[in-house]
Amino acid sequence: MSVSVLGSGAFGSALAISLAGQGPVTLWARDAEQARQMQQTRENSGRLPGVTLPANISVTAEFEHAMQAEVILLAVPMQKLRDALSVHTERLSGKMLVACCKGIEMTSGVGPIAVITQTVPDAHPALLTGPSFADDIARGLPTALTLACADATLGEDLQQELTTANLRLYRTTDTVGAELGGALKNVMAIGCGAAIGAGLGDSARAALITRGFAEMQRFAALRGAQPDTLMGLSGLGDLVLTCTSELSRNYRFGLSLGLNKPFDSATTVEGVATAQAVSKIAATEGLDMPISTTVAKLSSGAYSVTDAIQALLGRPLKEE
Ligand SMILES: NC(=O)C1=CN([C@@H]2O[C@H](COP(=O)(O)OP(=O)(O)OC[C@H]3O[C@@H](n4cnc5c(N)ncnc54)[C@H](OP(=O)(O)O)[C@@H]3O)[C@@H](O)[C@H]2O)C=CC1
Ligand SMILES: O=C(CO)COP(=O)(O)O
Repeated sequence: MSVSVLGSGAFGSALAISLAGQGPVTLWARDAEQARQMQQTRENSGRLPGVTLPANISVTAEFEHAMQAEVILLAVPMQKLRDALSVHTERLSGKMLVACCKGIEMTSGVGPIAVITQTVPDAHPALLTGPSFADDIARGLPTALTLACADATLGEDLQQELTTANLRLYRTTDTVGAELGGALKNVMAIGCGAAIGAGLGDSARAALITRGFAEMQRFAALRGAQPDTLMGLSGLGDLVLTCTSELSRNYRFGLSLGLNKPFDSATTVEGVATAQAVSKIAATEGLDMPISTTVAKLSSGAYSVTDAIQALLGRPLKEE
């Protein structure tokens, strides 16, 4: 199957590089000048500096060119996915659309699969998620990801097609669990970064990861996910990676909150909007999500780090 990647940011470029080992890939950028520069210099200097784009990646801003492929990877931020798809609904119709974003849409409370289904009703949606930094993938380091597709047969085909020399894909039909693992771990990573930034120590981080994981499982169960999915790469795997590495933008954003230092607002930090979405859903559903709610308040400026610590430690004692 031929593959195009929509979105030429860090992750889209990294996936294109890995997939280029299997055959030609089209990488679509919405900005014509950026596409021209990448095509000419063979580098994404803004988001993936120092990594060469293989010769069989064609970078283009012409949407029609990208639509020649059968499989389209959607590597745009979660909060931009609906807009990105809406302008091309007709052209995307009938395609295999693989969401590569992690998050819950703030305005609707749904994940990427529902956004695809609502904007391109006759597309075949799937999700690629799991622990992976763009930089690692682009440099050819080994990575294991989850390919989630409700259609088991299509999921197997996509697993075969998108596995590369350094990307080992596992598959699941539980798209709900897979997308929630990837979305919620970003919220916990902000909390962990804030804890480390504020000097609360590694024990506090371990508590946040563990109790954060309990929240992730609770939320996923409410939405009908299979418990096992959260134990896999898309849940626990990505939670561990993102809460412990300064390569994570969510973690670094949290660090900046803890250190009370500014953070570049142009950086994609998916956990901020997702924390707002989760905290709203939790309130509506009466679900106990204290870490997510605290991260939502901390990242919006409603809470200081001291407020956040008090909010979490001052809760009534309970069974684990
Ligand atoms: N980076 C990573 O290590 C990983 C990222 N992901 C996920 O991948 C998704 C994308 O992240 P990442 O690539 O890192 O983000 P970046 O900020 O590096 O890139 C985002 C890309 O999306 C494009 N874009 C934004 N809005 C639109 C739109 N409306 N239409 C078309 N294109 C648009 C941007 O274009 P422009 O430059 O013109 O603004 C840019 O090319 C996120 O959900 C993230 O969680 C998943 C795993 C790893
Ligand atoms: O999703 C990721 C790792 O799996 C990337 O994390 P960040 O978006 O926090 O950089």
